[in-house]
Amino acid sequence: MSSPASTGLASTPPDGGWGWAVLFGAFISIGFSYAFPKALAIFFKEIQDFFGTSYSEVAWVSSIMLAATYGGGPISSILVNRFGSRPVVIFGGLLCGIGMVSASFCTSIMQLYICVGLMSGFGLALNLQPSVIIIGKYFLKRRPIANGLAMAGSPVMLCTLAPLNQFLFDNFGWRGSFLILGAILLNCCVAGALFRPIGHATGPIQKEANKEVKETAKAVGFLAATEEEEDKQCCAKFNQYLDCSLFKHRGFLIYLVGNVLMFLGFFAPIVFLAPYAKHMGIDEYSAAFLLSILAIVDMIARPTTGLIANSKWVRPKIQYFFSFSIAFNGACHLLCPLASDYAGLVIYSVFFGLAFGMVCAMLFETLMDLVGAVRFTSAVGLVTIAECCTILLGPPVGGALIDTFGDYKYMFIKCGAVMVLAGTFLFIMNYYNYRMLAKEEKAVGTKDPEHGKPMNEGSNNWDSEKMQDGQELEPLTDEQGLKKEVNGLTEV
Ligand SMILES: CC(C)C(=O)C(=O)O
Repeated sequence: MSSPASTGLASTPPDGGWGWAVLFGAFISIGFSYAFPKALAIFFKEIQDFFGTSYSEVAWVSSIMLAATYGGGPISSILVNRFGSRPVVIFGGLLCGIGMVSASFCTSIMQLYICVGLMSGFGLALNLQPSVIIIGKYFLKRRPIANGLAMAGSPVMLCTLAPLNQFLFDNFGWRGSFLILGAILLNCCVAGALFRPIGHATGPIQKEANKEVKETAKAVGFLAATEEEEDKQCCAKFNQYLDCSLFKHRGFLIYLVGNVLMFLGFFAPIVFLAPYAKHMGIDEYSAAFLLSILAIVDMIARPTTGLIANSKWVRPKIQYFFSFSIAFNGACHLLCPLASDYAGLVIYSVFFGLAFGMVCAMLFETLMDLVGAVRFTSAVGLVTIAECCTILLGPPVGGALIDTFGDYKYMFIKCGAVMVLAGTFLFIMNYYNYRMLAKEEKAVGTKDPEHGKPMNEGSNNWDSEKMQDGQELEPLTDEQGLKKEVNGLTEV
């Protein structure tokens, strides 16, 4: 993205003001998006008895919901690029509410797959991505801490929804609970209403500005001078809504491969923690309490990690911090089989909660760091649909290992090995990326006039809005800015 000074089309993120209201809305919206599918498991036993199905058939409700939430990423990105975050989140909240209210009248498990899994799941997709995207529009200098605070909505909402769902279940059964939860999900519309548009105008202002930029660019020869050549760029029209040129972006590809691999071992330990404790002879309440310990530590870890990532010592090399947190997760899982009693599992849950929270806090911040806030809108959609595959595969593969060997340790070892591998891959590849970025920045000449080093090592969006020790980058020269803007128009 070109620096604001070059075109005047973008506004510099306020890093506060109304941004705190937006952050609160994102906290709520992201919290529902991640916690709601997890908290639904409380109803599965009664639903299984009511419809006379197997547990795995009921568990597909959550899997379909998760797939719709992640698989809906690209559509969510396209809608945000076209309409902005606010209307998309409001529509997503409506869809979630209608889905759950409809589910309270379902007479078959298939109807639950449609209402809860597809409708509400897709509604959560229209909540999750836009909420993360708008954080990058309102925050830059404080973006890591903002992302950490917004992502803390997930454990907070999980700690709230789990007992609430149990209360609703005990007093209203699953049908009444779904009706009430449908109404509660309408709060996503309220959260979305806080997302006041900022930055690139998408209305007539932007179109007029784009036209001026194109006319000027044509005059100086950047764009195709003939109508036919312009027509060839018709495919670029698609890129206006989903920037597929990201698949040529080095940092994006490193992030994509590392995260897709990571998610193969990310969720299974959470899914099987309580069953593993019961398998060790621990009572069900003590087993469930392990998840509460994990969620409480996670709740503290996310904003704390955001704060650390925001520091001038960590932010320029945040990709290393993210890589370490993934490998740290893996080390915890590899050591879990050494826990021979409840105290050992409590210690594992504390460290797992810390490592899990660190990864979640930086999950989207590191992607923004690599591609910049403008391209992040498309990047997040492309990444989530790719992650969907391994997210869905992780727990069943873990379950298959448990069934095959009759021992949980192989599941923990698989997850630990995969995450250590993912963390190591990201560390090595980000080292390479940082070095390449430094060379490219020297070649382009964006040296920090005071320190004589590349303005912003460690980021692929060196030309745009990154801050270096609080210093905003020098605006691009007019020619560079114009070329970037033109490229931005044709690319995006
Ligand atoms: C993948 C992460 C962000 C998650 O599931 C959570 O926040 O609970």
